[in-house]
Amino acid sequence: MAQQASEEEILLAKRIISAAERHDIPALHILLKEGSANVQDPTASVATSPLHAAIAACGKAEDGKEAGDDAFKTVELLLANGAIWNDLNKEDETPGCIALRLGQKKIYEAMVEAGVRAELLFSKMEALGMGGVEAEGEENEEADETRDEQPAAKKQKISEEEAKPVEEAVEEQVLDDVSLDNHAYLKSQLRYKPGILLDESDNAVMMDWETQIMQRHAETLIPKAGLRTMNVGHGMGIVDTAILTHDPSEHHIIEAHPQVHQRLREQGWYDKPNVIIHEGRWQDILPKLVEQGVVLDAIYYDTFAEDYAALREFFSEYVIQLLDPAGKFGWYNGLGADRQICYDVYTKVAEIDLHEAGFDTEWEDIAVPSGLHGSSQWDGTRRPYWTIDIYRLPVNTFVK
Ligand SMILES: C[S@@+](CC[C@H](N)C(=O)[O-])C[C@H]1O[C@@H](n2cnc3c(N)ncnc32)[C@H](O)[C@@H]1O
Repeated sequence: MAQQASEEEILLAKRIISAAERHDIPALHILLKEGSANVQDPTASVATSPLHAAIAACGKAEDGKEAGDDAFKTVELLLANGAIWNDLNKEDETPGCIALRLGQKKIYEAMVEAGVRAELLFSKMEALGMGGVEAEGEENEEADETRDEQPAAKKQKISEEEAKPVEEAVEEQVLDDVSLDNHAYLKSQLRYKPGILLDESDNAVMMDWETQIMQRHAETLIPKAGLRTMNVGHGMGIVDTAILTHDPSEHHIIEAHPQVHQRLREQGWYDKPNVIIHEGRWQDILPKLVEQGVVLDAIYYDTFAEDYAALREFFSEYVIQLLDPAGKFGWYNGLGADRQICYDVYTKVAEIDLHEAGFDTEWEDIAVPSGLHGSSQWDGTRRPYWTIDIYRLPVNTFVK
């Protein structure tokens, strides 16, 4: 809506939001011909979109009894008309967050599906070079708007379009958060402290509460001794330590940050038997390993300041070339872990993209340590990258 909304526009916005709130589908059908499914009422004390209003009006699902068909169909109608799945209200909630909080599971699932559709469409548009084009039509509008709310997780998701201002900022040396750009992060000063690795912008790069998760990744990827393994991203060395307990015949570590190389040196990793360290970005190292014909039985990926597109490139370009036909691939599944719906959406998007690249994915749910959320472990960090209860651990094998 224009900054200075006319009285007519405000009235239309109020009518659309009110119809959404009442789950009045016939009225919405008519009103959405005149106005957008993403209107905001600028005079309302709490800004809310029609989708937020429709879901909030469902109230709490008591004794598992969820809202009826009209509510569900209202949500579907708004989504079909381009309502943004991850729009935030003033309480910092997406419509899906409200559905989850109210126990409206069916509507929550519809919101997850909408998020998956929008993200897949958005990445297809990016691939076709249409990411920055003014989108036409409702579906495109939806895709173009999916960047409203990004998972502010350990691994930042930024699209190419958003990366442009970031790149400019990097050139001008004004980037306030180095985790928004891999090159800026790799040039930044790191701090190793007990139990935590921080970057220059106080982002937690790695924390030791993830030890059990790292050990389980190693176990699920390396079922016996004598295998050829690789880990990308050394960090605090937790997963590399776990991998070595499984006695690989060769273990490759790819790491790009000079201070992490220094740490690897200080801790004697260069002298460990069967360990081969590759200094540099995986983007530069892996093409050479492919050329040399390296084949691996287990590959693990856990980098930092890289987006989902980097992970997708990693498995669809390189894992498929480096992994033995019977091998296993795992990655740190942390995207969107500061918001349940983002985590659920990115987990599904990854599964779909992995399948397209030729992998089957099995998931194992691991409860994160209780009391992690809001604990003093996050003191001194820019923000907690993990606020949800369950880590979904992926194990990927080639489709048989
Ligand atoms: C989250 S930490 C890895 C933590 C590790 N799994 C552990 O158990 O301690 C991410 C690591 O990836 C490295 N990294 C970031 N971008 C990279 C890139 N493009 N290529 C290689 N390493 C990268 C970072 O310097 C950092 O050491």
